[in-house]
Amino acid sequence: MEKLSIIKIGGNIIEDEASLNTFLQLFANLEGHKILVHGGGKRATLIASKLGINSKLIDGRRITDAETLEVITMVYGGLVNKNIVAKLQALNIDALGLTGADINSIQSVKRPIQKIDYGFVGDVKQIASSSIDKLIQANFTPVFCAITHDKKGQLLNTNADTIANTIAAGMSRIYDTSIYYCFELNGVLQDFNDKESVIKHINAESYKELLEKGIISDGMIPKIDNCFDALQNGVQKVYIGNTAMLTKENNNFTTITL
Ligand SMILES: Nc1ncnc2c1ncn2[C@@H]1O[C@H](COP(=O)(O)OP(=O)(O)O)[C@@H](O)[C@H]1O
Ligand SMILES: CC(=O)N[C@@H](CCC(=O)OP(=O)(O)O)C(=O)O
Repeated sequence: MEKLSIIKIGGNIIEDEASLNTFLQLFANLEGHKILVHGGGKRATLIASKLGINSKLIDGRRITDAETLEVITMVYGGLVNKNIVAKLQALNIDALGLTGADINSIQSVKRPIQKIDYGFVGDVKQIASSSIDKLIQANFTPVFCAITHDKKGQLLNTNADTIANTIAAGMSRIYDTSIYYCFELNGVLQDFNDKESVIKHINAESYKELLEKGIISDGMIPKIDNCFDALQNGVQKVYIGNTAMLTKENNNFTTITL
């Protein structure tokens, strides 16, 4: 099987021009087939506030009413995605920006209202792995934003970590697939005040302990849940760390296994 790397970058990297440029250079240098998935939650919150729209997130998930959906469509699908694509083109990577509606790549269903009404938030139902593979085989580099669709004409907001893990799970039938979750820290930390205290390896058992001790919290919980989900669905390797983990010399990051 050929190798495929799925790299996800979060809002803090996108917000910092220097970090973004450094990351994109490392991404461009990465050998083999690759897909980029980006978030941009921070920018969406910023632009929404400029438009007088308050942002509300519960457990890291954005409550997406009709107005917020307009903002995230403009910010993720437009501003952030097209800037990244242009920067990659400048690095001679033939990038193609996509939402889940493009080539019907990621179909989702609007999250049913249970205790909370998340509004226009989509839970991924299926990905079009063979269509995505056609792009890869044609030497295009897909760049996905955090937008999906329901195939009935409705765009939906989907967390970017979830997009990365579902694309990876779908593609793992065709490729030996790894996911790299890049964020601003060196990895999952044992002590949040010590940026060097990277936990090198987490499995299902040690994760339980880390949760109980409160060492892992906030956005890191759904991120690691996503990692286990991906591993259970055929993904070979999952890594969490800063962008330097894309270089061969660096081994200071967290590896997640079942
Ligand atoms: N033990 C931990 N190690 C590292 N980060 C942690 C830990 N526990 C909680 N976090 C939080 O998780 C956040 C990463 O999750 P998230 O904000 O969803 O990332 P992203 O920027 O990729 O969207 C970190 O910024 C940090 O505040
Ligand atoms: C449903 C939901 O919460 N969607 C996310 C999508 C963006 C995202 O995931 O961005 P980061 O990776 O930068 O956090 C949001 O709107 O914030």
